[in-house]
Amino acid sequence: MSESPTPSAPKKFNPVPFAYHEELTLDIEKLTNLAQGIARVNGWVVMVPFALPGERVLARIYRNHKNYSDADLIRVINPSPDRIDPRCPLFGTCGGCQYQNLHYDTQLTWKQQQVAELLKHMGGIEHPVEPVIPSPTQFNYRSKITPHFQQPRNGQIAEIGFLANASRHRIIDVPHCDIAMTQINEKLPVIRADVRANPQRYKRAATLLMRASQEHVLTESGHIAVEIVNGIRFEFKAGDFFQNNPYILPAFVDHVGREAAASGATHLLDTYCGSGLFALTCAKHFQSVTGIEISESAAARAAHNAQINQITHATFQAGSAEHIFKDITHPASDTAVIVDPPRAGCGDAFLDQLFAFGPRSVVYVSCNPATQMRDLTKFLQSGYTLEKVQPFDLFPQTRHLECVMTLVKTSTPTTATR
Ligand SMILES: C[S@@+](CC[C@H](N)C(=O)[O-])C[C@H]1O[C@@H](n2cnc3c(N)ncnc32)[C@H](O)[C@@H]1O
Repeated sequence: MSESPTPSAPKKFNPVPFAYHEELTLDIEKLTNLAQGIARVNGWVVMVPFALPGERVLARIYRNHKNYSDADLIRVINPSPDRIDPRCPLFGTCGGCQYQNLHYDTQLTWKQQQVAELLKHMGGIEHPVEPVIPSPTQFNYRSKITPHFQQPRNGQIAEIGFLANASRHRIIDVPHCDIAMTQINEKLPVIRADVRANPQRYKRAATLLMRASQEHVLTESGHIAVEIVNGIRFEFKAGDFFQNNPYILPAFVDHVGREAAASGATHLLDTYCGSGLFALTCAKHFQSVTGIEISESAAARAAHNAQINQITHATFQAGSAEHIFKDITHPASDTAVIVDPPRAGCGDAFLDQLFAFGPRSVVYVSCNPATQMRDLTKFLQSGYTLEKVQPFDLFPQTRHLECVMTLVKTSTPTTATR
Protein backbone atom coordinates (compact mmCIF):
# COMPACT_ATOMS: atom_id res chain seq x y z
CA MET A 1 0.00 0.00 0.00
CA SER A 2 1.43 3.40 -0.87
CA GLU A 3 1.73 5.96 1.91
CA SER A 4 -0.84 8.76 1.80
CA PRO A 5 0.80 12.05 0.77
CA THR A 6 1.31 14.72 3.42
CA PRO A 7 -1.71 17.03 3.21
CA SER A 8 -0.96 20.61 2.27
CA ALA A 9 -0.80 23.10 5.12
CA PRO A 10 -3.90 25.15 5.96
CA LYS A 11 -3.83 28.68 4.45
CA LYS A 12 -2.96 30.45 7.69
CA PHE A 13 -0.30 27.96 8.75
CA ASN A 14 2.80 29.67 10.12
CA PRO A 15 5.78 27.53 8.95
CA VAL A 16 8.20 28.68 11.68
CA PRO A 17 9.85 26.84 13.36
CA PHE A 18 8.36 23.55 12.06
CA ALA A 19 6.85 22.50 8.75
CA TYR A 20 3.24 21.39 8.58
CA HIS A 21 3.00 17.74 9.68
CA GLU A 22 6.71 17.61 10.47
CA GLU A 23 7.29 14.56 12.65
CA LEU A 24 9.40 14.93 15.77
CA THR A 25 10.73 12.53 18.35
CA LEU A 26 10.12 14.24 21.68
CA ASP A 27 10.88 13.64 25.36
CA ILE A 28 7.92 14.74 27.45
CA GLU A 29 8.89 16.66 30.59
CA LYS A 30 5.68 17.92 32.14
CA LEU A 31 1.92 17.84 32.06
CA THR A 32 0.10 21.19 32.04
CA ASN A 33 -3.24 21.90 33.66
CA LEU A 34 -4.69 21.88 30.15
CA ALA A 35 -3.57 18.22 29.88
CA GLN A 36 -0.79 18.94 27.42
CA GLY A 37 2.43 16.93 27.59
CA ILE A 38 5.31 19.41 27.23
CA ALA A 39 8.55 18.76 25.37
CA ARG A 40 11.30 21.16 24.32
CA VAL A 41 13.22 21.24 21.07
CA ASN A 42 16.25 23.52 21.55
CA GLY A 43 14.27 25.39 24.18
CA TRP A 44 11.14 25.71 21.96
CA VAL A 45 8.03 24.28 23.66
CA VAL A 46 5.95 21.66 21.86
CA MET A 47 2.61 20.63 23.40
CA VAL A 48 1.35 17.10 22.84
CA PRO A 49 -1.96 16.00 24.36
CA PHE A 50 -2.15 12.42 25.70
CA ALA A 51 1.67 12.22 25.96
CA LEU A 52 2.87 11.66 29.52
CA PRO A 53 5.88 12.98 31.44
CA GLY A 54 8.88 10.66 31.14
CA GLU A 55 7.79 9.34 27.74
CA ARG A 56 9.57 9.47 24.42
CA VAL A 57 6.96 9.94 21.69
CA LEU A 58 6.62 10.51 17.98
CA ALA A 59 4.47 13.59 17.36
CA ARG A 60 3.27 15.52 14.30
CA ILE A 61 3.19 19.31 14.21
CA TYR A 62 -0.09 20.93 13.22
CA ARG A 63 0.31 24.54 14.46
CA ASN A 64 3.12 26.95 15.34
CA HIS A 65 2.20 29.77 17.72
CA LYS A 66 4.37 32.80 18.60
CA ASN A 67 6.25 30.95 21.30
CA TYR A 68 5.23 27.29 21.15
CA SER A 69 3.89 24.63 18.79
CA ASP A 70 1.05 22.11 18.92
CA ALA A 71 1.53 18.52 17.82
CA ASP A 72 -0.57 15.35 17.72
CA LEU A 73 0.65 12.21 19.37
CA ILE A 74 1.38 9.59 16.72
CA ARG A 75 3.06 6.88 18.74
CA VAL A 76 4.53 6.32 22.18
CA ILE A 77 8.10 5.08 21.70
CA ASN A 78 9.01 4.60 25.39
CA PRO A 79 5.93 4.55 27.62
CA SER A 80 5.86 6.00 31.12
CA PRO A 81 5.57 3.38 33.89
CA ASP A 82 2.49 5.36 34.95
CA ARG A 83 0.73 4.81 31.61
CA ILE A 84 -2.29 2.51 31.87
CA ASP A 85 -4.95 1.27 29.48
CA PRO A 86 -7.90 3.66 29.44
CA ARG A 87 -11.12 2.03 30.52
CA CYS A 88 -13.34 3.89 28.06
CA PRO A 89 -13.21 2.98 24.36
CA LEU A 90 -13.91 6.65 23.53
CA PHE A 91 -10.81 7.89 25.39
CA GLY A 92 -8.87 10.24 23.12
CA THR A 93 -11.93 10.87 20.93
CA CYS A 94 -14.29 12.20 23.60
CA GLY A 95 -13.45 15.60 25.08
CA GLY A 96 -14.65 14.59 28.54
CA CYS A 97 -11.62 12.77 30.01
CA GLN A 98 -7.93 13.51 29.48
CA TYR A 99 -6.21 11.26 32.04
CA GLN A 100 -7.70 7.78 31.77
CA ASN A 101 -4.30 6.72 30.39
CA LEU A 102 -2.54 7.85 33.60
CA HIS A 103 -2.36 6.01 36.91
CA TYR A 104 -4.65 7.72 39.42
CA ASP A 105 -1.91 8.49 41.97
CA THR A 106 0.08 10.20 39.23
CA GLN A 107 -2.96 12.24 38.16
CA LEU A 108 -2.99 13.60 41.71
CA THR A 109 0.75 14.31 41.80
CA TRP A 110 0.52 16.28 38.57
CA LYS A 111 -2.51 18.23 39.70
CA GLN A 112 -0.63 19.27 42.85
CA GLN A 113 2.35 20.37 40.77
CA GLN A 114 0.11 22.24 38.31
CA VAL A 115 -1.44 24.27 41.12
CA ALA A 116 2.07 25.15 42.42
CA GLU A 117 3.13 26.28 38.93
CA LEU A 118 -0.02 28.32 38.37
CA LEU A 119 0.49 30.02 41.74
CA LYS A 120 3.99 30.96 40.68
CA HIS A 121 3.31 32.02 37.10
CA MET A 122 -0.20 33.48 37.37
CA GLY A 123 -0.54 34.28 41.07
CA GLY A 124 3.01 35.63 41.32
CA ILE A 125 3.64 33.72 44.56
CA GLU A 126 5.63 30.63 45.54
CA HIS A 127 3.64 28.73 48.11
CA PRO A 128 3.49 25.09 49.20
CA VAL A 129 0.52 23.15 47.88
CA GLU A 130 -0.93 20.33 49.98
CA PRO A 131 -1.19 16.89 48.37
CA VAL A 132 -4.43 16.67 46.39
CA ILE A 133 -7.22 14.99 48.37
CA PRO A 134 -8.28 12.04 46.20
CA SER A 135 -11.82 11.20 45.25
CA PRO A 136 -12.87 8.02 47.10
CA THR A 137 -14.46 6.89 43.83
CA GLN A 138 -12.48 7.36 40.65
CA PHE A 139 -15.03 6.14 38.07
CA ASN A 140 -18.84 6.31 38.07
CA TYR A 141 -18.71 9.36 40.34
CA ARG A 142 -20.49 12.06 38.32
CA SER A 143 -24.02 12.70 39.54
CA LYS A 144 -24.94 14.85 36.53
CA ILE A 145 -24.28 14.64 32.81
CA THR A 146 -25.66 16.77 29.98
CA PRO A 147 -25.44 14.95 26.63
CA HIS A 148 -26.02 17.17 23.59
CA PHE A 149 -27.11 16.65 20.00
CA GLN A 150 -27.33 18.76 16.86
CA GLN A 151 -30.48 19.95 15.14
CA PRO A 152 -32.30 16.96 13.57
CA ARG A 153 -31.54 16.52 9.85
CA ASN A 154 -34.05 14.83 7.55
CA GLY A 155 -36.07 13.90 10.62
CA GLN A 156 -33.17 12.13 12.27
CA ILE A 157 -31.01 12.81 15.30
CA ALA A 158 -27.38 11.83 14.76
CA GLU A 159 -24.80 11.66 17.57
CA ILE A 160 -25.99 12.12 21.16
CA GLY A 161 -23.05 12.70 23.46
CA PHE A 162 -20.29 15.16 24.32
CA LEU A 163 -17.97 17.49 22.44
CA ALA A 164 -15.18 15.67 20.66
CA ASN A 165 -11.66 16.13 21.94
CA ALA A 166 -10.20 19.49 20.83
CA SER A 167 -13.45 20.55 19.16
CA ARG A 168 -15.91 23.28 20.05
CA HIS A 169 -18.65 22.02 17.77
CA ARG A 170 -18.35 18.35 16.86
CA ILE A 171 -20.37 16.01 19.02
CA ILE A 172 -19.42 12.37 19.35
CA ASP A 173 -21.86 9.63 20.20
CA VAL A 174 -21.55 8.49 23.83
CA PRO A 175 -23.68 5.44 24.60
CA HIS A 176 -21.99 4.94 27.98
CA CYS A 177 -19.89 7.25 30.17
CA ASP A 178 -17.46 5.61 32.59
CA ILE A 179 -17.25 8.60 34.91
CA ALA A 180 -21.04 8.96 35.23
CA MET A 181 -22.86 7.19 38.06
CA THR A 182 -24.16 3.69 37.38
CA GLN A 183 -27.83 4.69 37.53
CA ILE A 184 -27.17 7.35 34.87
CA ASN A 185 -25.57 4.75 32.59
CA GLU A 186 -28.49 2.41 33.17
CA LYS A 187 -30.94 5.09 32.05
CA LEU A 188 -28.84 6.53 29.21
CA PRO A 189 -29.91 3.99 26.51
CA VAL A 190 -33.58 4.61 27.36
CA ILE A 191 -33.18 8.39 27.09
CA ARG A 192 -31.21 8.14 23.83
CA ALA A 193 -33.78 5.80 22.28
CA ASP A 194 -36.61 8.10 23.34
CA VAL A 195 -34.91 11.17 21.83
CA ARG A 196 -34.17 9.35 18.57
CA ALA A 197 -37.73 8.06 18.34
CA ASN A 198 -39.13 11.59 18.73
CA PRO A 199 -37.06 13.96 16.57
CA GLN A 200 -40.13 16.14 15.92
CA ARG A 201 -39.83 17.42 19.52
CA TYR A 202 -36.59 19.18 18.69
CA LYS A 203 -36.45 22.14 16.31
CA ARG A 204 -32.83 22.88 17.16
CA ALA A 205 -29.74 21.45 18.80
CA ALA A 206 -30.48 20.47 22.39
CA THR A 207 -28.89 19.45 25.68
CA LEU A 208 -30.36 16.72 27.84
CA LEU A 209 -30.18 16.73 31.62
CA MET A 210 -29.49 13.57 33.61
CA ARG A 211 -29.17 14.15 37.35
CA ALA A 212 -28.81 11.27 39.77
CA SER A 213 -30.87 11.79 42.87
CA GLN A 214 -30.45 8.97 45.35
CA GLU A 215 -31.38 5.83 43.32
CA HIS A 216 -33.25 7.78 40.64
CA VAL A 217 -32.28 9.84 37.62
CA LEU A 218 -34.08 13.13 37.00
CA THR A 219 -34.32 14.58 33.50
CA GLU A 220 -36.50 17.65 34.11
CA SER A 221 -34.61 20.71 35.35
CA GLY A 222 -37.46 21.78 37.65
CA HIS A 223 -37.68 18.45 39.47
CA ILE A 224 -36.25 18.34 42.97
CA ALA A 225 -33.05 16.38 43.51
CA VAL A 226 -31.81 15.22 46.90
CA GLU A 227 -28.27 14.83 48.25
CA ILE A 228 -27.28 14.11 51.83
CA VAL A 229 -23.89 15.48 52.88
CA ASN A 230 -22.57 14.78 56.38
CA GLY A 231 -26.11 14.13 57.58
CA ILE A 232 -27.53 17.35 56.11
CA ARG A 233 -30.24 16.94 53.51
CA PHE A 234 -30.10 19.17 50.44
CA GLU A 235 -33.05 19.57 48.12
CA PHE A 236 -32.43 21.54 44.95
CA LYS A 237 -33.74 21.89 41.43
CA ALA A 238 -32.15 19.27 39.17
CA GLY A 239 -31.15 22.05 36.73
CA ASP A 240 -29.52 24.26 39.39
CA PHE A 241 -25.86 24.02 40.40
CA PHE A 242 -24.82 21.28 42.81
CA GLN A 243 -21.32 19.80 43.15
CA ASN A 244 -21.17 16.80 40.80
CA ASN A 245 -19.06 14.36 42.80
CA PRO A 246 -20.98 13.40 45.95
CA TYR A 247 -18.30 10.94 47.12
CA ILE A 248 -15.72 13.61 47.93
CA LEU A 249 -18.18 16.13 49.39
CA PRO A 250 -17.90 15.07 53.07
CA ALA A 251 -14.13 15.72 53.11
CA PHE A 252 -14.49 18.82 50.91
CA VAL A 253 -17.08 20.60 53.07
CA ASP A 254 -15.29 19.53 56.28
CA HIS A 255 -12.11 21.18 55.07
CA VAL A 256 -13.87 24.39 54.04
CA GLY A 257 -15.66 24.58 57.41
CA ARG A 258 -12.50 23.91 59.40
CA GLU A 259 -10.54 26.52 57.47
CA ALA A 260 -13.28 29.12 57.81
CA ALA A 261 -13.46 28.55 61.59
CA ALA A 262 -9.68 28.24 62.14
CA SER A 263 -9.09 31.98 62.21
CA GLY A 264 -11.39 32.32 65.21
CA ALA A 265 -14.23 33.99 63.27
CA THR A 266 -17.64 33.49 64.84
CA HIS A 267 -19.80 34.60 61.89
CA LEU A 268 -19.85 33.18 58.39
CA LEU A 269 -20.82 34.68 55.04
CA ASP A 270 -21.27 32.15 52.22
CA THR A 271 -21.11 34.04 48.95
CA TYR A 272 -22.20 32.38 45.69
CA CYS A 273 -23.87 29.88 48.02
CA GLY A 274 -26.02 27.81 45.63
CA SER A 275 -28.52 25.77 47.62
CA GLY A 276 -26.50 26.24 50.81
CA LEU A 277 -23.91 23.45 50.64
CA PHE A 278 -21.14 25.22 52.56
CA ALA A 279 -23.36 27.49 54.65
CA LEU A 280 -25.32 24.60 56.11
CA THR A 281 -22.56 22.01 56.48
CA CYS A 282 -20.31 24.63 58.15
CA ALA A 283 -23.05 26.25 60.28
CA LYS A 284 -22.10 24.16 63.33
CA HIS A 285 -18.87 26.19 63.69
CA PHE A 286 -20.54 29.64 63.75
CA GLN A 287 -22.99 31.80 65.71
CA SER A 288 -24.56 33.12 62.51
CA VAL A 289 -24.45 32.23 58.84
CA THR A 290 -25.62 34.40 55.95
CA GLY A 291 -25.66 33.19 52.36
CA ILE A 292 -26.18 34.97 49.06
CA GLU A 293 -26.90 33.50 45.65
CA ILE A 294 -27.99 35.05 42.35
CA SER A 295 -30.36 32.25 41.36
CA GLU A 296 -33.64 32.92 43.10
CA SER A 297 -34.63 29.29 43.00
CA ALA A 298 -31.31 28.18 44.52
CA ALA A 299 -31.46 30.87 47.23
CA ALA A 300 -35.02 29.81 48.08
CA ARG A 301 -33.85 26.19 48.22
CA ALA A 302 -31.01 27.16 50.57
CA ALA A 303 -33.52 28.75 52.98
CA HIS A 304 -35.74 25.67 52.64
CA ASN A 305 -32.73 23.40 53.32
CA ALA A 306 -31.91 25.35 56.49
CA GLN A 307 -35.48 24.81 57.63
CA ILE A 308 -35.71 21.07 56.90
CA ASN A 309 -32.42 20.53 58.74
CA GLN A 310 -33.53 22.71 61.71
CA ILE A 311 -30.60 25.07 61.24
CA THR A 312 -32.09 28.22 62.67
CA HIS A 313 -29.07 30.55 62.65
CA ALA A 314 -28.63 30.56 58.84
CA THR A 315 -30.36 33.05 56.55
CA PHE A 316 -30.19 33.42 52.78
CA GLN A 317 -30.83 36.15 50.28
CA ALA A 318 -31.19 36.17 46.50
CA GLY A 319 -28.95 38.70 44.81
CA SER A 320 -25.53 39.41 43.42
CA ALA A 321 -22.77 38.48 45.87
CA GLU A 322 -21.51 42.06 46.44
CA HIS A 323 -24.82 43.03 48.05
CA ILE A 324 -24.23 40.80 51.05
CA PHE A 325 -21.91 43.27 52.82
CA LYS A 326 -24.26 46.22 53.14
CA ASP A 327 -26.54 44.67 55.79
CA ILE A 328 -23.92 42.92 57.89
CA THR A 329 -23.88 44.22 61.48
CA HIS A 330 -21.31 41.89 63.06
CA PRO A 331 -17.70 43.09 62.97
CA ALA A 332 -15.52 42.17 59.99
CA SER A 333 -12.87 41.03 62.47
CA ASP A 334 -15.26 38.27 63.65
CA THR A 335 -16.30 37.24 60.16
CA ALA A 336 -15.09 34.56 57.75
CA VAL A 337 -16.23 34.61 54.12
CA ILE A 338 -16.54 31.59 51.83
CA VAL A 339 -16.18 32.55 48.18
CA ASP A 340 -17.17 29.96 45.54
CA PRO A 341 -17.83 31.82 42.30
CA PRO A 342 -18.65 30.41 38.86
CA ARG A 343 -15.78 29.78 36.40
CA ALA A 344 -15.50 33.49 35.58
CA GLY A 345 -14.29 34.14 39.13
CA CYS A 346 -15.25 37.09 41.34
CA GLY A 347 -16.62 40.28 39.86
CA ASP A 348 -14.75 43.53 40.57
CA ALA A 349 -17.79 44.95 42.39
CA PHE A 350 -17.74 41.94 44.73
CA LEU A 351 -14.01 42.16 45.45
CA ASP A 352 -14.22 45.93 46.05
CA GLN A 353 -17.00 45.41 48.60
CA LEU A 354 -15.23 42.48 50.23
CA PHE A 355 -11.96 44.41 50.61
CA ALA A 356 -13.85 47.45 51.92
CA PHE A 357 -15.52 45.21 54.53
CA GLY A 358 -12.22 43.45 55.31
CA PRO A 359 -13.26 40.09 56.82
CA ARG A 360 -10.87 38.28 59.14
CA SER A 361 -10.46 35.36 56.76
CA VAL A 362 -11.59 34.15 53.36
CA VAL A 363 -11.86 30.59 52.08
CA TYR A 364 -11.81 30.79 48.30
CA VAL A 365 -13.10 27.67 46.51
CA SER A 366 -12.69 27.49 42.75
CA CYS A 367 -12.97 25.12 39.81
CA ASN A 368 -11.05 27.49 37.53
CA PRO A 369 -7.42 28.10 38.47
CA ALA A 370 -7.00 30.89 35.91
CA THR A 371 -9.58 33.16 37.52
CA GLN A 372 -8.71 32.05 41.04
CA MET A 373 -5.05 33.04 40.50
CA ARG A 374 -6.15 36.37 38.97
CA ASP A 375 -8.31 37.09 42.01
CA LEU A 376 -5.59 35.87 44.40
CA THR A 377 -3.26 38.65 43.25
CA LYS A 378 -5.93 41.18 44.28
CA PHE A 379 -6.29 39.57 47.72
CA LEU A 380 -2.53 39.70 48.20
CA GLN A 381 -2.50 43.40 47.29
CA SER A 382 -5.38 44.07 49.68
CA GLY A 383 -3.84 42.94 52.94
CA TYR A 384 -4.52 39.18 52.79
CA THR A 385 -1.93 36.45 53.25
CA LEU A 386 -2.23 33.04 51.66
CA GLU A 387 -2.24 30.46 54.46
CA LYS A 388 -3.09 27.18 52.80
CA VAL A 389 -3.65 25.78 49.33
CA GLN A 390 -5.60 22.52 49.31
CA PRO A 391 -6.68 20.97 46.00
CA PHE A 392 -9.47 18.36 45.92
CA ASP A 393 -9.89 15.93 43.07
CA LEU A 394 -13.56 16.44 42.31
CA PHE A 395 -13.05 15.31 38.73
CA PRO A 396 -10.89 12.15 38.47
CA GLN A 397 -9.77 11.15 34.94
CA THR A 398 -10.13 14.75 33.79
CA ARG A 399 -7.79 17.74 33.78
CA HIS A 400 -10.15 19.76 35.97
CA LEU A 401 -8.85 21.18 39.25
CA GLU A 402 -10.80 22.21 42.32
CA CYS A 403 -8.72 24.27 44.69
CA VAL A 404 -9.42 25.72 48.15
CA MET A 405 -7.29 28.65 49.27
CA THR A 406 -7.35 29.98 52.82
CA LEU A 407 -6.56 33.69 53.10
CA VAL A 408 -6.18 35.62 56.33
CA LYS A 409 -6.25 39.38 56.77
CA THR A 410 -2.85 40.42 58.02
CA SER A 411 -2.61 44.11 57.17
CA THR A 412 -4.54 47.12 56.00
CA PRO A 413 -3.63 47.97 52.43
CA THR A 414 -2.01 51.39 52.28
CA THR A 415 -2.31 51.91 48.53
CA ALA A 416 -5.22 51.56 46.13
CA THR A 417 -5.28 48.04 44.73
CA ARG A 418 -6.94 48.61 41.42
C1 LIG B 1 -19.57 27.17 41.66
S1 LIG B 1 -21.24 27.41 42.12
C2 LIG B 1 -21.13 27.22 43.85
C3 LIG B 1 -22.41 26.96 44.59
C4 LIG B 1 -22.27 26.47 46.01
N1 LIG B 1 -21.22 27.13 46.76
C5 LIG B 1 -22.08 24.97 46.05
O1 LIG B 1 -20.95 24.51 46.26
O2 LIG B 1 -23.07 24.24 45.84
C6 LIG B 1 -21.40 29.13 41.87
C7 LIG B 1 -22.77 29.69 42.23
O3 LIG B 1 -22.70 31.11 42.07
C8 LIG B 1 -23.95 31.58 41.59
N2 LIG B 1 -23.68 32.93 41.04
C9 LIG B 1 -23.24 33.28 39.82
N3 LIG B 1 -23.03 34.61 39.74
C10 LIG B 1 -23.35 35.12 40.96
C11 LIG B 1 -23.34 36.42 41.52
N4 LIG B 1 -22.97 37.48 40.80
N5 LIG B 1 -23.71 36.57 42.79
C12 LIG B 1 -24.11 35.51 43.55
N6 LIG B 1 -24.14 34.24 43.06
C13 LIG B 1 -23.77 34.05 41.79
C14 LIG B 1 -24.38 30.50 40.63
O4 LIG B 1 -25.78 30.55 40.43
C15 LIG B 1 -23.92 29.23 41.36
O5 LIG B 1 -24.94 28.75 42.20
